[in-house]
Amino acid sequence: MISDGLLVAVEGIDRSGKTTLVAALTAALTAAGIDAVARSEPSRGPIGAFFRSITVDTSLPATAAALLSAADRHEQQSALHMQLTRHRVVLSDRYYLSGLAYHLAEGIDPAFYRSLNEGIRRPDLYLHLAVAPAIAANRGEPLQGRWEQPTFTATLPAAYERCIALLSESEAARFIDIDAAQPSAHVLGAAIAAVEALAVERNPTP
Ligand SMILES: Nc1ncnc2c1ncn2[C@@H]1O[C@H](COP(=O)(O)OP(=O)(O)O)[C@@H](O)[C@H]1O
Ligand SMILES: Cc1cn([C@H]2C[C@H](O)[C@@H](COP(=O)(O)OP(=O)(O)O)O2)c(=O)[nH]c1=O
Repeated sequence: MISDGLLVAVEGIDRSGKTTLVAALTAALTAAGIDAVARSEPSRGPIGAFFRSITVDTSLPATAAALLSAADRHEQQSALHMQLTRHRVVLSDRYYLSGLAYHLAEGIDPAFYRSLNEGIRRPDLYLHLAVAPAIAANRGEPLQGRWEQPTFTATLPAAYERCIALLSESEAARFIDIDAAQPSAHVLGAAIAAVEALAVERNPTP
């Protein structure tokens, strides 16, 4: 009997393919008989909507941005817990790792950001879509906004690596790096394998 679903965080830089993967993975897991549902951050709630509205504002102090993103995550915890109660797998298009990495890249101390995130549900699995910023930038329209300037995005891969190392030491979650420069079908295949392995492990057939 499963009382709590599995939380899978899909993380990576802008245009690494997170939204594409979350949609395809939700459909593929559902087709395989695994009840899956999607969510995203920044959320569509009041704080998430406000946070999204300031993503063009480069004058907002880094500390204020970090506080807002953590507040959005806290505000959404009850909705997330409800999804985890009702579904076997919840797929989050960005979660705590993205916050840690983006705000670290803006100079926020990871220990400070971690303290802001005390009490949030930790993911069971992180899928990190790793792709060079130069490849991601060529997908679609030119990037705009606070977190999409080339000088900033160039620093993100190292920030993600550092945050993955930090969280791997302190959290029980599993981290899977997926080469997101590969075609979408390859990315999806790797993600399905990782989630199915976790689902089987947590709920072995008697
Ligand atoms: N593996 C991939 N290879 C090439 N293009 C991709 C891949 N995954 C997604 N895309 C395309 O890149 C763009 C950004 O994808 P998206 O899923 O919105 O990224 P994100 O949610 O990480 O910002 C979209 O046009 C999408 O079709
Ligand atoms: C979740 C999160 C996102 N971000 C940033 C990364 C993105 O550049 C930006 C918007 O997220 P994004 O995934 O691009 O959302 P959408 O496509 O719906 O606009 O928010 C943070 O800075 N901190 C966070 O904690």
